[in-house]
Amino acid sequence: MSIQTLVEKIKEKGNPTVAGLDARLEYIPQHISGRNMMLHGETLRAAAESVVAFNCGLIDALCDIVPAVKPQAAYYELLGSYGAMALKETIDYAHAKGMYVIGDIKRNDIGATATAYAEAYLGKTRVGDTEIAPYGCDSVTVNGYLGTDGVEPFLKECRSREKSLFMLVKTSNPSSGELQNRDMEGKPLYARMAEMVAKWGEGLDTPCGYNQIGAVVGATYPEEQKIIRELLPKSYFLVPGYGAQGATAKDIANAFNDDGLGAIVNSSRGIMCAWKKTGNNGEDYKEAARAEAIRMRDDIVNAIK
Ligand SMILES: O=C(O)c1cc(=O)[nH]c(=O)n1[C@@H]1O[C@H](COP(=O)(O)O)[C@@H](O)[C@H]1O
Repeated sequence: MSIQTLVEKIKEKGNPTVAGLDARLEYIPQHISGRNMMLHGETLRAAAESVVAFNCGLIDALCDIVPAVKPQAAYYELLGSYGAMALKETIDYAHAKGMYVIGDIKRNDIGATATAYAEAYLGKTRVGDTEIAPYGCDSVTVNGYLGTDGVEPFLKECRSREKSLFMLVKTSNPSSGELQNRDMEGKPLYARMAEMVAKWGEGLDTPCGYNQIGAVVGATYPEEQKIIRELLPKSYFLVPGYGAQGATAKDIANAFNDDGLGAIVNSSRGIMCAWKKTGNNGEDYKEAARAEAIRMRDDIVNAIK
């Protein structure tokens, strides 16, 4: 689905946030993981089945109020081949519930290999005369560090299948400035990357006024958000770092345009692990996640008014 669809879902729900689905086993209530370990033993299969059950429960609790989910591939790779199945089942369930899926893969490589990544997560694999979507994400995060020929295969999927990208520009982590804020011919590297993101977005406009090539801009960096917002007026921003990484609603206002659009703020652990604050050993994890998603929505909406 195009960025146009994401914007429509954000408007429809009045909620510019995305729920991250980064389930480690310790984030999952005992009544789910224990049942699966009874069935399958202490195995990767038990862990993967627990992740799917947990994710589907979260999606059920959130799908009418949150426009999108963002599974981070690493947490599924932790589970080997069972993790790949868990990721696919999660994506399919989110789509069935009308949610936009941002595959957080942060991949890149030489063109031939980047083509495999793009086909795997956004496009389709050809088997004989049949084309099959291994994952079918609507959007993926991409690392543009290898330059245009490494990004081109992902752009191709955006052109042919109305998919979108979020390019890493200013990441939320404490060390991001070691390189991203280094001077590169008079501008910081993140600004140079933003210029490349603008170039990659040319010709990929959508009716909502934003193009298919977005940017990842950390909630933890309000000043850089302001600079990048001016450099990329037509790019949607994926803004991670709210909640568990310490950023608050006052930190994210600069990522948005005056019309309250232009950015979507992520929370993964904050929503997934909300149940750990209720003291009910997770029986109420869906209600806790929903309450946190509503609190976050109202927090963000109030901050960008
Ligand atoms: O691409 C991302 O989503 C991402 C970029 C970034 O700069 N910082 C960042 O935290 N993320 C991801 O956003 C999520 C943040 O998770 P929480 O800190 O638990 O909300 C994780 O899946 C990270 O991999």
